[in-house]
Amino acid sequence: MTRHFDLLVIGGGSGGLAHAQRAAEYGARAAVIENGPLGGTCVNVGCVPKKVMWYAAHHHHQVEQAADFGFAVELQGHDWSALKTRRDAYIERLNGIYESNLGRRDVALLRGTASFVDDRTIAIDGETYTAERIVIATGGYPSVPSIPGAELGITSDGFFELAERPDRVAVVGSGYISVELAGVLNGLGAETQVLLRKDAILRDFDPMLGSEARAAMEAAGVVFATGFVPVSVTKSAAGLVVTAADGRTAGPVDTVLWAIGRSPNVDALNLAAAGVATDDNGFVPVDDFQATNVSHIFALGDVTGRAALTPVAIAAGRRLADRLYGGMAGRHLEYRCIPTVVFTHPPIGTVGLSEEEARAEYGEDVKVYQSRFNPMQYALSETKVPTTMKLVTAGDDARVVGCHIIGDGADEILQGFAVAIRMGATKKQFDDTVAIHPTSAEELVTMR
Ligand SMILES: Cc1cc2nc3c(=O)[nH]c(=O)nc-3n(C[C@H](O)[C@H](O)[C@H](O)COP(=O)(O)OP(=O)(O)OC[C@H]3O[C@@H](n4cnc5c(N)ncnc54)[C@H](O)[C@@H]3O)c2cc1C
Ligand SMILES: NC(=O)c1ccc[n+]([C@@H]2O[C@H](COP(=O)([O-])OP(=O)(O)OC[C@H]3O[C@@H](n4cnc5c(N)ncnc54)[C@H](O)[C@@H]3O)[C@@H](O)[C@H]2O)c1
Repeated sequence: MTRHFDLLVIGGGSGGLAHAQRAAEYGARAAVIENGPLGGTCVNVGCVPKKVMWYAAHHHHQVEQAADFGFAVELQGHDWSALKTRRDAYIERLNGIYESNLGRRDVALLRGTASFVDDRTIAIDGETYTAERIVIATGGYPSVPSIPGAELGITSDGFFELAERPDRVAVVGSGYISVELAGVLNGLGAETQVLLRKDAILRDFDPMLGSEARAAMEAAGVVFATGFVPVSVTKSAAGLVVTAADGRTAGPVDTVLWAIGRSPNVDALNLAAAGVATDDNGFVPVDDFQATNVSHIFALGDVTGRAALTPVAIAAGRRLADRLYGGMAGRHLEYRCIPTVVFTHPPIGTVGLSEEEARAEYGEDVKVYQSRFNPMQYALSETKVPTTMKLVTAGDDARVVGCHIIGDGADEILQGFAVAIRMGATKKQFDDTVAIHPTSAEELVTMR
């Protein structure tokens, strides 16, 4: 027998759960289809376990500094496997909370892999389900290069399965995942090298961030190889060796970690049966209202290929439900001014336009304020980890259009400034705000 719903959501990750729950709150009879643990990438192999590992590395750095403040602390190693056990238990608790949240809102949970039979029918393990509307929120998976020996490496998914810390690691890639996981591995004592195809990390951001992050990581012991295009991985008794197109080699190492981007989870969906179009990389393109080319089929989150961040998937999902079931015509997610943090050591917080983007949009009418200083946290220490802050303003009224920070606390500082910048705050309004002293954040309202 075919069961019918108002709404079928494929994918029980950040975006799918948010959409289904909000739709159910408006009275829609909704079901979520999930073939893995609830919570998707973020909860199981993304933001959450990553942030736990980031905290672990952060604690190491803090302990190293403790002697400067009079503590007689001797670091006696780190138990990676104990940390993993506690982290996994935390995630299991979250999985349970996500399931009970669905139950509380009467959202049905259908376990299994969904594939389209036609544009209104979904099959899961031989059972069929129909719905008025279908939402694709299937996220993505880590890409692996098509080179000999690539299977000898792991991805971020494999990183979270590691039962012990590898001693020597080569991380391939220059984006968020590469620098975050390299920072964690280095912070927890692994010999860590990062292999970059080009010459800089975090190239999607204002270049100040990448160069400062690299300097901080190098000072902490991470080694970078630039212009390194991997063409093979080989294994010997000594370990794994990555060979580059120009013949250079990296290794031997215990672990090669691919962090070269993510691909959309569409293969099992049989999108052709529903007539849903994809782009050349398999992502499902949507308009400003999350609509695909099929009028009653929508897509959101990582599978759409835009701003692959958890709060973006959640915001898109909730707004879509507000519009379709909550009577809020026109409501949709604006992708402008999305704040984001890269959890390096120290972290990066960034929102708005880079200096280059601002100049392309506003021409000569752009002013840049930058400050680099050693935060008071390091006043008593020999090791200093500088903070750099950059404000980009544009127009006659010097509106702040970009804010880029790298330094301790940047991850927590940015959110409030993102509100101000989204509201169109000007440099004068920043300057008119009384500083909080002594903090690093006060620099943002005192820059000249
Ligand atoms: C290592 C790492 C760290 C990250 N850190 C951060 C961070 O700090 N902050 C941040 O904002 N973002 C972070 N992200 C990105 C964030 O995790 C994603 O943007 C977010 O999870 C996307 O949500 P989604 O709902 O689009 O997809 P997902 O969360 O991936 O959910 C999709 C779900 O669909 C299921 N599924 C797929 N196909 C099918 C099918 N055919 N049938 C049934 N179920 C299916 C999958 O099992 C999955 O559970 C990180 C990602 C990674 C990999
Ligand atoms: N803190 C956060 O919010 C956070 C953390 C992790 C991931 N994410 C999200 O997940 C997405 C995916 O992360 P990611 O780091 O995998 O992707 P990414 O797109 O950020 O970076 C991938 C990098 O790999 C490089 N690359 C691509 N192919 C390569 C190859 N064959 N050899 C060597 N290098 C290659 C690219 O030049 C790019 O710099 C991010 O874009 C981000 O949206 C967010």
